[in-house]
Parts: sequence; C-alpha cells; structure tokens
Amino acid sequence: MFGKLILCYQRVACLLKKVVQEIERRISTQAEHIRNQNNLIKIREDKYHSRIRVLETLANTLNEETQMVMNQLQHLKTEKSIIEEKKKHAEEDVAKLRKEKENSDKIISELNQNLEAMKMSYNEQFHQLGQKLKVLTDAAGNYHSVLEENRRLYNEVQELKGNIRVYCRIRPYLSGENKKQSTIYYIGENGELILANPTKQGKDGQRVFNFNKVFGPTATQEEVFLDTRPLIQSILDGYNVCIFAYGQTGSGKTYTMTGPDSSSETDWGVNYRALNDLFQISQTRIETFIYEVGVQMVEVYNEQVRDLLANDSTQKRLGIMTTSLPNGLAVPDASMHTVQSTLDVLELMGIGQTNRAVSATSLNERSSRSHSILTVHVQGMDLKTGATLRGSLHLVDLAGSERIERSEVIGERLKEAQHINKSLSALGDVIFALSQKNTHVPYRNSKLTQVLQSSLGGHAKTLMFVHINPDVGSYSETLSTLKFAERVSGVELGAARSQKEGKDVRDLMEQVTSLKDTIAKKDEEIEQLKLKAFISRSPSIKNERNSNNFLRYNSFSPARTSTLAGTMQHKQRTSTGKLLNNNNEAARKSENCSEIGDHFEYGSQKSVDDNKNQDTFMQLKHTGGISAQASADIELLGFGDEDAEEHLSDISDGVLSMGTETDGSLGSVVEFSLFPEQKKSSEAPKVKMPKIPASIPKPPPKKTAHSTAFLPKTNNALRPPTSLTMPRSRKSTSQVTMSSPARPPRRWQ
Ligand SMILES: Nc1ncnc2c1ncn2[C@@H]1O[C@H](COP(=O)(O)OP(=O)(O)OP(=O)(O)O)[C@@H](O)[C@H]1O
Repeated sequence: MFGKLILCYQRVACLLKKVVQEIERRISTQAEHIRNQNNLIKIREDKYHSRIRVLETLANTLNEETQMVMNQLQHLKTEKSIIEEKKKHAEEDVAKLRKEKENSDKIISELNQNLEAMKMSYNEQFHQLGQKLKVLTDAAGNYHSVLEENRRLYNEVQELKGNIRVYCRIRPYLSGENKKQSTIYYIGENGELILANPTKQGKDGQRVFNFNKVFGPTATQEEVFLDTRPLIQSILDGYNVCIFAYGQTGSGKTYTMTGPDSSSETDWGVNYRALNDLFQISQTRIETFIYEVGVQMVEVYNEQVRDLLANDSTQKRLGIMTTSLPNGLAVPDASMHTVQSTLDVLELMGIGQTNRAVSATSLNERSSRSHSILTVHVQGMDLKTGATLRGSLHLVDLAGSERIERSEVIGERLKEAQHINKSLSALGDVIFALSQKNTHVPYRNSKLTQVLQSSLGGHAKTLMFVHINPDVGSYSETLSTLKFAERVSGVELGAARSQKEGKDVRDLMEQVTSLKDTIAKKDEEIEQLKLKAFISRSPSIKNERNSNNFLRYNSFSPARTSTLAGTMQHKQRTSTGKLLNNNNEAARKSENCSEIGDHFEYGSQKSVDDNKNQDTFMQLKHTGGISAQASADIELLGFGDEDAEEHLSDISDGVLSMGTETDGSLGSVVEFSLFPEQKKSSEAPKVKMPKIPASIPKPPPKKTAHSTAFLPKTNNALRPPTSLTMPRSRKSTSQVTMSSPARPPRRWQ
C-alpha cells in the first residue's frame, strides 16, 4: 500500500512536473508575448509621443495664427470704425455739397442770365473797340515816325546845348592841405568861376571863367553824372560820345571817372554810372533794338598806342586808321572784347589798369603820365527796319597836366612830360577848332587825337571834366588848367562882345524856342496816341479815366511847359551864386556876374508837375496800364524819368556852340536813316558867345535806382557776336569769355 502510495505520489509528482513544465512553458511563452507586446507598445508609445509633439507644434502654430488673425480682426475692426466714421462724414459732405450744388446751380443760372446780358453789351463794346482799333492802327505808323522825330529833335536839342561841353570840378581839401586859403573865389550856379591869385589882392588878382557847369567841392558823384546821362542815350542812338577827365595829378580825375577805391554805390564814378545806364537803356529797348557791345582799351604813352587788353605780354605798338573804317574802329588791331554787362566792362577795365601798370616803376606816376582810353563800341539793329547803327563811348583818363617848368623834370620824365604836353595841347587845338567850326581840324598832331578822331566833331558829343585843386600851392597849375578848359569850351567872357553876341544868343534862343515848340507838339501827339492806346487796351483804364490818376496824367501838357519855358528869356537880376569868401564886395560882384534868368516859381511848379506825372506814370506802369513797350517809349520820350527835365534844361542851358561839324570830322558812323549826316558848311557862322545861364532851375536830383539793377547778370538785348579770349595770365576770364550758341564766331564788323 505504501508502495502504491509512493507510486501514486510519483505519478502525481510526474504529472505535476509536467504541469509545472507546461505552466513554465506557457509562462515563458506569455512572457515572450508580453515582451513583444511591450516592444510594440513602446514603439507605439514613441509613435504617439512624436505625434503628440507634432500636434503640440501644430497647436502652437495654430495659436500664433489665431493670435494674428485676432490682431488682424482687431485692426479690421478699427479700420471699419474709421471707415464708418469717414463714411458718416462723407455722407455729411455729400449732403452739404448737394446743398451747395443747388445754390451753385441757382447762381450759375443767374450768371448765365447775366452773361447773356453782358455778351450783348460786350458785343456792342467790341464793335466800338474795333472801330477805335482801326483808328489806332492807322495812327500806329504815325506813332513810330513821331517817336523817331522826337529822337531826332532830342539830339538836335543836345547839339544846340553844345556838342562840346566842359564841366569844371573842384575837389575838396585833402587832409594836410591848408584849408584857410583857397584859389577859388566864387562858384556860380550857371558855370561861372572866379579864380583868385593868392599873390595879388583885389580885382587885379581875379580871373573870371565860364563853363557849362562848375561843381563845387561838395558836389556828389550823382550830381556830377546827371548831365552826362542824356549823352549815354545818344550812344544807343548811334552817336559817338567822348568823356575826358583833365587836370593836374591829384586833382580828382580818377575820383570823378572811377570813384574812390572802396566805392560804395553813392561813390560810383562816371564810368560805372555811364555803363550801367548804357546797359539799362539797351534793356528798355529790347523789343525794338538788338544791341551788341564790344570793348577796347588802349594806352597812349610817349606817342605810342598800346593795347591794354592784349593777350600777349609783348605790348606791341598799334597802328591808327586815319580814316574811319566802316566798323568805326580807329585802332583795329587792338583786341575787341564783347561784353554783356557793366560787370564785364569793369573786369576788363581792371585788367587794363593792371596791364597799364606792368612796366611802371610806380603805379601812380605811370598812371598819370599816360592817357588811357576805354572805348565801348555799340552796334544796334532796329528789329523793325533791319537798319543798323553804331555808336561809341570813349572814357578817357588823361595824363596829368603838370607843366614842365614846374615839375623840373629831366631825362625820361622830361620826354614823357613833353609828349603829354604835346598831346594835350593837340587835343585842345582839335576841340578848339571844332568849337570854332574851323574848316581844318588838326587831328594828326598827336596819337591821342588820331585815336579819338571819330569821336571828336561831327555828331559826336564831347564832354570834358576839368579838375581843379583849390590849394593855393596849385594856383599856377589851376590857372593853366582853366585856361586850357576855357579854350576848349570856346567861350570867352567880355563886355565888348556881349552886344554882338546878344543877337546871336537871341537867334539861338529863337531856334531853341521853335524847336521846343515842335517837340511839345510832337509830345502832345504822342501823348494823345498813348492815351488812345491805353483806353483801347484795357477797359479798366476807362475807369481810371475818371479817377484822379488819369486826370493828373492827362493834365501833363508839354505845350504848357513849353509856354512857361518860353518865358525863360525874361531875365531877372537874382544872385543864385554861392560865395566862397563871404564879404559884401564879393556879394555885389556876384550880383553883377550872375545876371541870371531865374524862374524859381516856374521851376518849383514844374518840379511838382513832373513829380506828379512821374507818380502817375509809375502808378499806371504798376497797374499794368502801360505796356513794357509803351513805358519804354515813355521813358525814351522823357515822360518817365529825369530826362523829361533834361528836355527843358537842355534848351534853357547855356549854349556854347551851335553845331560842330567840320570837314575834318568823321562824325559817327551811322547807317540808320534816323540820323542823317549833316553836311559841313564852311559858311557856318562862328559862334563865340557867353553862356546863357539856365533859366529853369532843375528839380532836386532824384536817386538813381542802382541797387538791384546794377550789374545785370544777363542781357538779352546784347548778344555776343564772337568768341573771346582774354589775357588769362592776370585775371579769371570766366566773366568775359563767352560765345554765342546762336551765332557763329565772327569779327567785329
Ligand atoms: N570830389 C572829391 N571828393 C573827395 N575826395 C576827392 C575828390 N576828388 C579827389 N579826391 C581825393 O583826392 C585824391 C586825388 O584824387 P585822384 O587820385 O582822383 O586824382 P587824379 O587826378 O586822378 O591823380 P593822378 O593824375 O595821379 O591819377 C584822392 O585821394 C581822392 O580820393
């Protein structure tokens, strides 16, 4: 039994073992399965993790995008509200505009009605205007001929005043000079000058001189230039003008011609002012004339002519044409430089002055021992007729006029002084011969007179500024200078001649009065034409017709001034002179000396009238009542500026000489029929008479407007005809070197 039990146990154990084995097998299988499952799960887990990360990334991106969208949404909301606001405003505006449109429609309909009515009236006015325009067109041709006639008469009056004018200027004392004693005893307002000999007392020591005008020490540069101004216009009309500065060294020649070194506008000398005027007047004629301006500058030193603007430094001697070339050039080989503004000319003058001083031992010495001649050549073409005209301006700074004996010079200086004496006396002879209307004019006696031949005599106008140093130490120089000037002016004082000359003067005055009447008539014609033109040009002028302005303008009657000026032959014994030495005897003398026809009342009335007219003219000009051309014409006619007064003063001023043409004169080379050459008449009466004092006091000089107009940058009226070259070594040539794109380079013809 036990064995059986054991057997049974063994069997059970075996069975159990098998069961355990089976279980173990199954467990290991299960474990294997579980491991596989775990691996799978891990793999899946990893997969899910990565998916989760992707999803997280996506979620983040989505969040950002959502945020952006939210922002945009916010922005859109803001914009929407703005747009809604705008829309609201726009709707309001539209409503307003609708209202306005309704109003406008109403107004337009009213205006249309008015327009219709106005059209009707305009048609009527146009019809009337057309008729007036026809009258004006007919008159226009006449207007130009009247203008030309006026220009001719203007120059005739200038000629009557004397083509040779001598102005004396007394310079003030300089520091260091004895101011107590002066050689100048009396300066009259009409050109009288009494020189007192410091070594002789009383009447014996006094000498009376008479010139066109005497400028005292206090005369301003502007006053000195005032009488030169009308001559500048003549240059543009085809005349030759020569302006000299004469006097001993240090008497003020350079001061008058150029001005002091540091020139302010008020100190500008004749050169600056003349050139400025020249370019300004050419501008006012821009619609009728084209001007070309060329400049030459030469020096006459020891009877040799040298180009001061030459390129080469050799300074070769130049030849002079003894008969004038068609182009009017006396020194054709001197370089010609085309200029377009005052600045251009001034630059050239600076270069010339530098060249002049190059070989000098001392600038001052040399400058006063040679004659420098700056020549401004003007060629003008009348745009209407195509006619050309030529004029020239010589600005001559003469050498100092010291006498040899006094300066006690030897050697080279003596030679210079002899040449200067010779040329100055030759100049005096020429001008004297011209003023005396001699048949022979000794141009050939010096290089100076040869160079200036075409600008001395004939229709040329000569102006000499004679300079005086009032210092007693210069008495003998002053006396010889004044004698020279007296000779040049061709006027001598003397009671014996006054009867005979009185008749000449009366004849002359009659001529002047008749000429003045003619001018007045022409002026009136022009005036009427202008008024017609203004009325027809603008209906607004019609309104002005009823205004004071128009009446004042209209009231300017040259005929009236003519009538009044006609009284100038009435002489009144009034002393207008200025006594330098204040004593009674001198006062009496001055009364005797200045038997002057004064018309202060008329003078002041005229000034007032002129000022009124000037004002009115300016007003009309500014309101556009006068066209540019018309205003230029007005200025040309003398209504618009100081020249108006010059018309009268020219006529009333002392008459030095009546015409100056001689056989030796070449006159200006004028091709324009407006300025016919006058034939020389050998029977022409020699006029030698005392100067008639001006009977019409001039209004106080007006200020010239230089501030902005000076140094015009470009001048359309002045076209450069040629390419230029300048002495490069000395100065920048940028200002003066120019070439015209419009025209090929050509020589000055
Ligand atoms: N009207 C004037 N007012 C003030 N100063 C003057 C006047 N005229 C001349 N002067 C002065 O007198 C001096 C001599 O004048 P300026 O040089 O013009 O004489 P000049 O005749 O040209 O001499 P030169 O023959 O040597 O060239 C200068 O200092 C100048 O400034």
